[in-house]
Amino acid sequence: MSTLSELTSLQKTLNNAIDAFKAELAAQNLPEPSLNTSKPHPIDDITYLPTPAMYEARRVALASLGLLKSLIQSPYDALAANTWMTLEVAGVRLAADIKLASVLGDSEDGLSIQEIADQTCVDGIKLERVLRLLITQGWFREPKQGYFANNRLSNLIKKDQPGFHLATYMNELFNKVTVGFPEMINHPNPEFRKKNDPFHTAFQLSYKTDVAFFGAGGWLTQDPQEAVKFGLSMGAVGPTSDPGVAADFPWAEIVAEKDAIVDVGRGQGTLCCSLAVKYPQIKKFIVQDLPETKEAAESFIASKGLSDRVIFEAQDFFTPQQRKGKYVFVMQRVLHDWSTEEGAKMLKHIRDVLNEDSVLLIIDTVIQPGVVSAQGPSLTESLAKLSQNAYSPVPPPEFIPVDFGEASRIQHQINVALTALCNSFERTLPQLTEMVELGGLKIKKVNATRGWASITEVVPA
Ligand SMILES: C[S@@+](CC[C@H](N)C(=O)[O-])C[C@H]1O[C@@H](n2cnc3c(N)ncnc32)[C@H](O)[C@@H]1O
Repeated sequence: MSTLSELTSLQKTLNNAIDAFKAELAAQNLPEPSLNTSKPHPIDDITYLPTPAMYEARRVALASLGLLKSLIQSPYDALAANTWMTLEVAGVRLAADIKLASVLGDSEDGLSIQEIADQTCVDGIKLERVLRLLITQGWFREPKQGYFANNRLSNLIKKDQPGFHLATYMNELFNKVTVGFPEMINHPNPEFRKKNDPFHTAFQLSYKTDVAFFGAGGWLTQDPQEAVKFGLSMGAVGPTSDPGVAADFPWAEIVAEKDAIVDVGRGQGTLCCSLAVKYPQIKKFIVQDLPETKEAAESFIASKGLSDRVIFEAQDFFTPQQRKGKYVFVMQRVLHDWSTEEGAKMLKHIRDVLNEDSVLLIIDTVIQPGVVSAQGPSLTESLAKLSQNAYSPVPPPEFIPVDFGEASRIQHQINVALTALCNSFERTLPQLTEMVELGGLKIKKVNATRGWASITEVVPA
């Protein structure tokens, strides 16, 4: 049992984490980040991959900060802040809608609220209230009274950034879906509550529609403009995991002697393109998806100059797999869109072509529990054992939950978002095991990466 109080222990862990984070910045000759400048920091780039020690220090710092906030803040204040949190979400959407970050640009001194009002055509007095709320949550800054400027968060919602689409389209979609979410889970009809299909979700309740969000005849296929906006907003979430997935798995080793990587349900092909750039020795990537995605996938691949190595191929993953041979099959962010039964059907088609020369990799979040122990090694101790070359996560220090609390917030948010939108979900290890076994396969190894994704190696049972 720990001899330190919860508060003292978390404070100590936070200090260790911040010291380790600063040491990693210094080792990379990077300045400390600041919230009082309009300049982005090099670590804000979507392709930036922290060193293993920096990544772990950040996770532990976030987990400690989240818990310390809850320990120190009055619970009544926490409840009140939660109640009106939707206004912060709406405030970020408003800022993106009026292109405020682009209007503020790189100015260090900022623009007066009157200049902002003139350029955005909204009432300055009302907007000032919104901006001061957002500033409390780290968005924008007020360099002098009545003047507002960008900071490293607000830079992400400039019109030309992928984050713009997240703060507009996705923000609005989930703002609406959220309205029907409690009714979905606690529906007056007990039969509705038991449904696991994409037609009984918060999406239908909120949008007053009968169609599913994804899939043939669904919301996105009915309106191609919606599909484009959805894809653009995913561009600010999906690729955040690519650098870790590309770096933290022995791709070159596993692909040696194989004919190609076959990416099943690949979307645009961002992961294969990242892998192709990082591993020139891997000569062939096959990107499989529905035929209607061919044009978008091929133009994305061409824009990266990789058309000679990354090839699009039409394949419905609910039909027999056409590739039989020495392949590394990959399914990233695909199974989390489907029920366990549907996922198992897709897996069976891969199992039917797997042999001793091929392997399947499932790339998805593995949801961890929020259990806390009063015991655990100190971060400093764990970091000292960390390899600089191969990433492996540190165990939780005392009082830090198994899922690292605040640091896993986005994984849990997406888990609930998938539930609300299409009745699918991110899986825990037992849930992943159940689906894999139903598909006639078994898990060989789960590999963590620097990001939300785990790479699970799967072989025939
Ligand atoms: C959530 S996206 C994941 C895309 C990509 N794997 C990634 O990680 O970004 C799901 C993908 O599955 C594809 N898809 C949906 N139904 C499919 C089917 N029946 N056969 C093949 N692909 C399908 C969609 O077109 C989409 O590209």
